[in-house]
Parts: sequence; structure tokens; C-alpha cells
Amino acid sequence: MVETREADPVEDPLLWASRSWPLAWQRKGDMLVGAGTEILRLDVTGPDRIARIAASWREIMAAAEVDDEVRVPGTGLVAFGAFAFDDGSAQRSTLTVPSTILGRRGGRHWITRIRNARAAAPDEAPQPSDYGSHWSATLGPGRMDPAAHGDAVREALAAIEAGEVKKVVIARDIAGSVPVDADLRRLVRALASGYPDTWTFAVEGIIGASPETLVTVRGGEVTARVLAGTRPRGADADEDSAIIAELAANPKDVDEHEYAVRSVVDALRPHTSALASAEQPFTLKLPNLWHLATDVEGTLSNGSTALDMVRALHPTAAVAGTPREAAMAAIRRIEPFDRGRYAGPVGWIDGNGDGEWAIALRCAQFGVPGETTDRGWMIDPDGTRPVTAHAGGGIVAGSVPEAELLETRVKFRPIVDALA
Ligand SMILES: C=C(O[C@H]1C=CC=C(C(=O)O)[C@@H]1O)C(=O)O
Repeated sequence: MVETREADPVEDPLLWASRSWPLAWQRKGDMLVGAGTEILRLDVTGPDRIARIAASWREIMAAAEVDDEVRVPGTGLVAFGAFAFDDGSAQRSTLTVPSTILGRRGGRHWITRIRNARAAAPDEAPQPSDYGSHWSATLGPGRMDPAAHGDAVREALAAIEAGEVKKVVIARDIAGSVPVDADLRRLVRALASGYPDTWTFAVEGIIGASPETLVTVRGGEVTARVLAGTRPRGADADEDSAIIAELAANPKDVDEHEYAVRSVVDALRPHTSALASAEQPFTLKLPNLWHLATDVEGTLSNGSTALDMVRALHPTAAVAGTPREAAMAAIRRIEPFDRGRYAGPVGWIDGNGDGEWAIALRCAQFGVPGETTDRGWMIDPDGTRPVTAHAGGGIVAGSVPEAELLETRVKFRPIVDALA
């Protein structure tokens, strides 16, 4: 049973989210915040994880009784999801439905209450709680330190030279801990205010600000923002102008970008009747870097939901490489860790199949009390909670290991600064 009602404006809906396990999606003032208890949860691993979740969601959509006064994307029944990058990941791919969602879009505010039809009474309405005290993280090298990253990039270049792949995305990790009682909503708030052009997310302990959508589905239209090709920001406007002119004309970056756009267009084509993208990428300005970016738009021709599109698109060449299967094999061989949900799909879907999904980039994964991470850590008796972050870059013929290392440093900056 799902009921959405127009609500009085709330200044900071994040105050309703859990401190240790926030559920939120935010961009430029529009937001969805999950609160209360968990009504439904799907946890899946393995190669058909997204297909199984997409099929289950169709059944749930069909069975739900919805009374929605507001009727905009994100009202009515909504689930949040965060999925593992790799078919072989030990990390769970999860879709979760909370009992309460506070929403805001285009100046409209609403509250959605969801309960299981078998439950005798709805949950008690959740209450806001003030932000907890300031905290910071201690972060250091993870499994791939800067020297190992250089070796990994050289190995990727050898795979390109050998004709195994044209492009492969290589990531490195940093790891550390935060106080066990850290209010993680502070991180969500800091990222959303520092990086307003990104999609800020907090789902299943992975929190970040991604500049790249995987896919948005709204009323039969599908859009995606594809990024690949990166430079650090300049010190002033003149330096920035020189950087973007060089980036837009650099054949290595233009190739790397084209692979990424082509992988998205090829994946969308079977599901769309009209598909359009600009011939030339534009340069997307973020506080820490420049990206080459292309927006792709189409009309869905086969009634696909946002999750069907996530399944069709993941993993794109922006996070895996080209050709896809060979790039995935190279990543498994070269990277010494399980990426978990880094570079996987993260987002939400509603009861009409509309939704917004980003690629989980510029983010950190926090551990769960009692859960072992891939570093073998648990919540320690000394009162800390593990956190791991990843950042990577596309390697193509001509990539330079030192420049790639610098690029990962700049990509870590949003999360490292916000955790400092
Ligand atoms: C893999 C990452 O970025 C991707 C997205 C945008 C630009 C990228 C690049 O220029 O290499 C990467 O493909 C990351 O941030 O960890």
C-alpha cells in the first residue's frame, strides 16, 4: 500500500535519513530521501543479478496499490538500488524500499508512506534528528598503491599493444576508517553542496557525487550523460581555456570518449525508436576537473523500465573499456581487488518504471557493523568503521602512467576533501 501526499516544504529532508546508513538521491535541489524501516529488500549476486532484480521489480510494480496525489517521477512506489560492478563480485546488488520517502522536485514537496499490505498498521512516522558532531576519516593506500598503479597502467598498455583491448579502465583504491558513530549524512550534505552539477547518492553505504548518469527514464524518454576524457582544472580562466582547447582536440581523449559514447548508443539502440547524440562532445566543468561529455537521448520503443536499461547498459566503456568482455577480463587480471559497487549502477526506480541511475564514481563505500570487507576488516572493537574509495581512468594507446596517476588523485579529491 503506497500513499503519496503533497507536503509542506522541508528545509533539509536529509535530517530524516539514518545517520549511519543514509538513503538519499540528490541533484540541484531535487531530492529523494528514504527514512523509517525497510519494507522490501532484494539482495542478488552473480551474472544475472540486474535481470533478476528488473524482473522482480516488474512483479512488485504490478502488485502495488498506489494512491498518488502528486504524480511526478519519484512519487508513489520508489526503490533505491546499488549494484556490484562485476558479475563475479562478492558484493551484493541490492534494491531496497523504505517505509517513508521525502521528496522534492521543481519546488514541489511530498511524502510517500509505504507499507506491506499484510502489516496490521503503518509504521510510526519517522522523526528528524540533528546532525551528529563533526568527524573525519584517516585514509591511506589500499591494495594498489601509486607504484602498483604505474605497473597496472603499463600492463594495460601492453594489453592494448597486443591487440587484446582498445581501451581498458584501471582503478586504484584508498582505504581507512571513520568513527563508528560518524553521521554519514554530513558527507552527503557536503558533496551535494560542493558538487551541485553531479548526482549525489547514498545507498547501501556507498556515498558519492557522480558526474555521469548511466541512464534516466522518464515517461517513455531515455537519456544518458556519457563522460570520458579528463583534465584537472586550471589555476585561472586563461589556463582553463587552454586546457579545454587541448582536451577537445587531443586524439587520445577524443578516441577514449568515442568508445564510451558508442558503447551507450549500441546498448540503447535495440530499445529505442529515435536515438540522437551530438556529433562533438562538450566540455563539462566540475570544481576539480574537466570532462569531455555527450548527452544521448531516445524514445523507448519496447516498454522497458529504467532497470531494463541499466541491465542493457552496464558496464559501459567509461568504466570497463572496449571491447567490453576483453576489457572486463583485463580488469580482473590487472586489478588486485573486487571493485564492489564502485563503477556499478546506483539510483532509484519508481512504480511506473521511471528512474535515474548514475555510475557510482567519486564515492566511498562504508562498512556495515559485523560485516567483513574485502580487506578483511570489521567494525573494530576500537570503535572505527572501514571505508574504501576507488578512482580510475580509461587507458588507451598513448596513455602516460604518471598522468593517469595524477588523474586518479584529482578524481579522489571530492571524497578525500569531504572526508578530511
Ligand atoms: C573511472 C572513473 O571515471 C570515468 C568517468 C569519466 C571520465 C573517465 C576518464 O576520463 O577516464 C573515466 O572513464 C572514475 O572516476 O573513477
